[in-house]
Amino acid sequence: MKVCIIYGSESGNSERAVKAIAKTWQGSNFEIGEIMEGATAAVRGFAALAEQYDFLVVATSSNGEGDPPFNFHPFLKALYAADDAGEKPLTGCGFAVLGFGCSHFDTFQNCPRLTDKLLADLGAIRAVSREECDDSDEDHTKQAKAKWGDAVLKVLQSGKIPSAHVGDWADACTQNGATILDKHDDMLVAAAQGAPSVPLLVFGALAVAAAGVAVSKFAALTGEVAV
Ligand SMILES: Cc1cc2nc3c(=O)[nH]c(=O)nc-3n(C[C@H](O)[C@H](O)[C@H](O)COP(=O)(O)O)c2cc1C
Repeated sequence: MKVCIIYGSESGNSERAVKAIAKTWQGSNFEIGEIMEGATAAVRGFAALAEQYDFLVVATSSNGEGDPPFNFHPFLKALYAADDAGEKPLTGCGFAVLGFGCSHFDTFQNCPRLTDKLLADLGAIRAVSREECDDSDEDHTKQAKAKWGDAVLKVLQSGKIPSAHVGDWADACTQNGATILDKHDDMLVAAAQGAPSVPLLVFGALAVAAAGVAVSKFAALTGEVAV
């Protein structure tokens, strides 16, 4: 079975964790193909992912008020768009979500929960129940990562994707109730805003150039040589 690892991570926590867990996965029935951020996976597209991979391992945190991390935003947006269109492009794929967050936030685990729900809505089979890692409970997080990593490895080693979902997204909620704050409109607003305007880009380029000149002048003054 071919596996793709997709992550969303604002400060590197989810990324580091899933990479460390995946490093421990050994077996002959599966092969880890690529590890990519959600933004890259969104550009690849669900159809291409499903053609190339049998299993999607997804680790993401929540940021802002239950928003996706910057490098996962396009992936969540694409999940919503496919769901809106009634598409099931991930039929035949298995998946497992590992969530990161902090239970001090009312929107605890919002992005992982949304991701877990939408992946199933798009036809993928939840092969392992989501685990919710909590910054404010180190012991629980350690156990959750180990439990989830072992469960995913078991499925990968079996070489088979279960024929039915292992539970529902709501079953795996550990804190703040089985709630999701719908981010549909936020995704659309961000999409409508689109890329930064041309004047902003020009201003950004000028600022970078000015900073470069200032640094080289300073280096000349101090006799520092760039390597
Ligand atoms: C500004 C900010 C907003 C956050 N918002 C949420 C949130 O809405 N829900 C949640 O569960 N955790 C929230 N968190 C906690 C992060 O998800 C948590 O620290 C996580 O481990 C970060 O993982 P990452 O580095 O992979 O993004 C927030 C953290 C910060 C700094």
